[in-house]
Amino acid sequence: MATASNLGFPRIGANRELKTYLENYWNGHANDETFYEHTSKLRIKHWKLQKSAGIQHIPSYDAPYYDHVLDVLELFSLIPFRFRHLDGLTQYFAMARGLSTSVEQIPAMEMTKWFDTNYHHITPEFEKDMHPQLNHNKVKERYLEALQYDIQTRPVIVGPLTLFQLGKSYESIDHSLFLQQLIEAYHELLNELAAIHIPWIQIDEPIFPLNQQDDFYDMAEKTYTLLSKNSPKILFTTYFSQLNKNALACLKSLPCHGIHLDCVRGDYTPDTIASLAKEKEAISLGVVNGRNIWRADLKHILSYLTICSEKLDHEKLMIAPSCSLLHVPVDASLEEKIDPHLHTWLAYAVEKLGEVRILTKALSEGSASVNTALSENQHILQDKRQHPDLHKKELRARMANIKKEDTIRQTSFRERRTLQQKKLKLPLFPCTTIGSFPQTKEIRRVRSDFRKRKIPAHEYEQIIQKETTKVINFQEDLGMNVLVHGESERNDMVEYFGEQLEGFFSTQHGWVQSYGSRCVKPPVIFADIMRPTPMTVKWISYAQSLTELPVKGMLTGPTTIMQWSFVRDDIPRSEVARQLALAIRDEIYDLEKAGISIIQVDEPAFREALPLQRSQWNEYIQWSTECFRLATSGVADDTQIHTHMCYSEFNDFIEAITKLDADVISIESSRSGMELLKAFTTVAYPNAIGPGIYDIHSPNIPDQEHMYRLLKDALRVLDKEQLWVNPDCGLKTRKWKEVRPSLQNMVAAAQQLREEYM
Ligand code: MET
Ligand SMILES: [Zn+2]
Repeated sequence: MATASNLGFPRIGANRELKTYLENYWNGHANDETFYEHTSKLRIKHWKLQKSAGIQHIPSYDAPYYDHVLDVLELFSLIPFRFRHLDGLTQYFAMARGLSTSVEQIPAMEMTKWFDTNYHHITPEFEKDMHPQLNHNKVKERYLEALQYDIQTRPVIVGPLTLFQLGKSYESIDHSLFLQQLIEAYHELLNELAAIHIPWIQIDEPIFPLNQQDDFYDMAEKTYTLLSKNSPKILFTTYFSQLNKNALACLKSLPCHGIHLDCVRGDYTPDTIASLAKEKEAISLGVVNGRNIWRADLKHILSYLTICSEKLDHEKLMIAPSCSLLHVPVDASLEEKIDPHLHTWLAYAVEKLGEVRILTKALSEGSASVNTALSENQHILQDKRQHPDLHKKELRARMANIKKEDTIRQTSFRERRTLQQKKLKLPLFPCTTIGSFPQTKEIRRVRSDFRKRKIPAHEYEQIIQKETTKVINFQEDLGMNVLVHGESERNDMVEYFGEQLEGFFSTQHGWVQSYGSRCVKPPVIFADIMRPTPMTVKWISYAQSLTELPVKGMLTGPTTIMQWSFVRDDIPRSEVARQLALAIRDEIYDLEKAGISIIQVDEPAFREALPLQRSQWNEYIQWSTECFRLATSGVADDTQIHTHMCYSEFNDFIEAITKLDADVISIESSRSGMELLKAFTTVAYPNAIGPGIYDIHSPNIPDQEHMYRLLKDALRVLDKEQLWVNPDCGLKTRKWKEVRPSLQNMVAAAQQLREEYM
């Protein structure tokens, strides 16, 4: 018999219950007791649901209040000094979100993206006087909680190798001693779990495939030799990447009872699987994609699993999603507004577990036992393959016809600069912003009322025009040089375009946790992408009609739209990005025709979309930069193309950014104290650049002197003709009362500099 297993369930709840519980607690509408009671109910509901779906290895300790890395930090007493005087939930949430009371202000811990997902984990901070040791054993508590309901679970915990590598230390610590203590703390945990006869534990080590040095493998070997003594059986779990030969060899001899492989991202022959399984009690095959929302091809997977099972004792087989289901929404059956046809294509967490169950049953009892399910699945996939919108002839012909010269601007940056300057007549150190202005409650309400058809279109347009006028006048009064319209018509920079392009649909329940209580609902790209009508021209032209100064046309770039959507799985991502690039190219053409001379194509996710494995970097950089240029190279020489990037560190990425050949880039850098500039001491960035000098993630108002200093720092590595003056990112999350003085100071800093350099 094979075993149906799961690696992690979406903790947020189908109706974002966790979000409600958290926010009620934070707002003081619920006390500790109520919070514990509600979150416990949610966990139990999810365990029961998995049990009734036929899952035999059900995860526990996979539902943190805020983040699973934070839970492990708490578990092993890895509490940074600034939080140590606190306790309980106050301490836990202070670490996640900072603490601000009348007596103290404690900054939150940093957040980092969990590998290449859009989930953010708390970055561990290691300090000199930290001694990893087992704190209150919550893993045991959760296990026993589930057991009360007669549900046998498999606790899951981030492993020591991964935890250690994700950590940062701001002071010098004895790394090997620290690691030693950390491993001993894990060992103590495992001993306690063994003492109450927990059969299996899942230890997640997603870092494992990414480390390819011999000494890392030695360390893994030593670590797991200790951990496996007097422990529940360990399922060593890797995901998100293909394991190479050396990694596989290491796993083969690693002292653990089972291995989980991501068979969606990794390609393993049945012989490889069989040989890996030889010394193990279990081999868990992650065959159902835990990163997308599409139904799996069950027949195809089953034929792979059947060959595998013939080569090994099939009692050893566990069938699972490729990774935790944290990265997909909960239940597709709740969707009521999706075209019934497209609806059948969807598999969220609940449906994915259904697929795991069917595959397991087929292996254990023969495929005849699941005949109906298999043929239904085949039917759906066939229908999906034949959908007419998947392949739009006109678009495909256009794609086949893309020429190299379509992806290169006609003249060099130097020549373009002269022509653009002649047209735009910008002063030295031009001041601009990134696009959005504060989105007040009223603006959000107007948009939502318009969506719900509570107000008619002409009224809605009037209100947006009024807001745009306010934003334009405001910038003129301040003395900004290149204006923006403020983006008040946009709820989100990707959704806005997704709603207007063919080939997309949006969901009602497709929520995925981004961090803590924050969730996102990515649009879905299911078919070929076309732009039926201009998407932004009306608003931008209106803004431009109000002023003599140039107003930027604001668009989101192909890589970012793709990265922040759920993407169809029948063609390569690079093709999807190319289709988006053509749609944006057409939009740019229309903006240009309407007299807009500066167009900004935002690519905040450009760095984030970089594959985990270095070996795939070049290919990615090649197509993603080409898509950007395909979108932006159709313009006249004197049309100025801007781009914007944020949310990542770009220091080792300047070469790729150079390939975009944007005339101007604005880029986040003030948070890191302009660390970005270090990169320019080795790589000379040729085009114009505005390193952000106003940290818009903070409510603080930067003063003129501070920003002037940052600009002076920038001038040490940049020419004066290259330097633009702008904030780090859009201002939509800020308040007018913060934005007004901050931008005033910013303009004053630029003016101070001009006087000095003219
Ligand atoms: C996350 S990047 C945001 C760019 C967008 N133009 C804005 O200003 O909001
Ligand atoms: Zn940004």
